[in-house]
Amino acid sequence: MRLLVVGAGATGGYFGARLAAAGRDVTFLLRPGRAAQIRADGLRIVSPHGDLTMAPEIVETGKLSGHYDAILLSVKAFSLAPALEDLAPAVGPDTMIMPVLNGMKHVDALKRRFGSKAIIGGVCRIAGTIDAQGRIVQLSPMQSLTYGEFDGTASARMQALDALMQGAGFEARLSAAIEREMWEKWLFLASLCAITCLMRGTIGEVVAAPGGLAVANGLLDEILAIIRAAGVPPGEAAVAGARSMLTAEGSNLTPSLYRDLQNGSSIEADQIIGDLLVRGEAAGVAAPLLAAVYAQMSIYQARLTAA
Ligand SMILES: NC(=O)C1=CN([C@@H]2O[C@H](COP(=O)(O)OP(=O)(O)OC[C@H]3O[C@@H](n4cnc5c(N)ncnc54)[C@H](OP(=O)(O)O)[C@@H]3O)[C@@H](O)[C@H]2O)C=CC1
Ligand SMILES: CC(C)(CO)C(=O)C(=O)O
Repeated sequence: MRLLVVGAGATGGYFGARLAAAGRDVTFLLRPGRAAQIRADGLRIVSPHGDLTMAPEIVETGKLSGHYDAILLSVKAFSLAPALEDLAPAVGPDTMIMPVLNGMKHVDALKRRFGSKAIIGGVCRIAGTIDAQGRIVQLSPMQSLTYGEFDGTASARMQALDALMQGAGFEARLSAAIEREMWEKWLFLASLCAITCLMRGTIGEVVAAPGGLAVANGLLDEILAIIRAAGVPPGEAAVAGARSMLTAEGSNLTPSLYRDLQNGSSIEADQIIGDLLVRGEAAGVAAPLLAAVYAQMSIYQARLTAA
């Protein structure tokens, strides 16, 4: 199976490198700047599971030829529209596209562009970042990819993808309920982003602050109400797990969006927070705390764009 990984950042670079190192047929689609950096220095991973430097197969945007069996799409939401055009030449009638972006908005964009059949569901769990030298730094041991057909079937193509993913040094799992799992991840992730970004602190710092626990629970409850009304309702275990992690004393947990905000980088505010408000409003669910978070993030993003 030929896999094209679009983007060699914290997620795509990490999982793509592990797959390539395990002998899978992996090519990275990269823009010229990142391609030049990786050709010069290698694709470098710094990880609690062992560091890795490798020279991957690279094709630059605009130079793709031929179709791939599977595409792992790992760009940030604000880079999605041009990335879809860049990867389009790789999409044939039997190509499956697995996005690992957070949220759900990209699924609609992908289905509109390539048709529903081409898109499969994906959930990625890792805490990673790119450092000043262009290395991918894995910040905690967590590393998993979950994937599946939106209709839950264990199709032949999904079994082939599962065979490619298994045994490459990270947790890989074929899910019969990927859509629900994507909404469950969004519940957790959006709550984590909202809590840490509004309060400018880790979960442990928020919980220790006066009134912090109430804000954490309040944001989770608002997002849960939106998802129950407008999405695929999460299972009770997922809700309980999210609440326990989002209110854990002493936890140093933060999401990638919080790290982006701290670094002065663009943030996926529209995809991770704004899109929930849109869906909530359409379903008649009020979310005043979440609306305040989105307004605050929008001011940050507007200043960044203007600078
Ligand atoms: N980081 C994390 O810990 C986690 C992130 N996620 C989610 O995964 C998604 C990806 O995030 P992450 O990996 O962190 O993002 P990064 O910013 O680390 O990586 C994205 C990469 O995509 C590349 N890119 C952008 N446009 C194109 C294009 N048209 N063609 C080829 N490459 C392109 C960028 O390269 P360049 O700009 O250099 O050209 C960049 O290296 C996000 O939705 C995020 O929320 C999910 C779980 C954990
Ligand atoms: C919450 C986490 C770490 C799980 O992968 C994540 O998705 C992110 O930081 O963007």
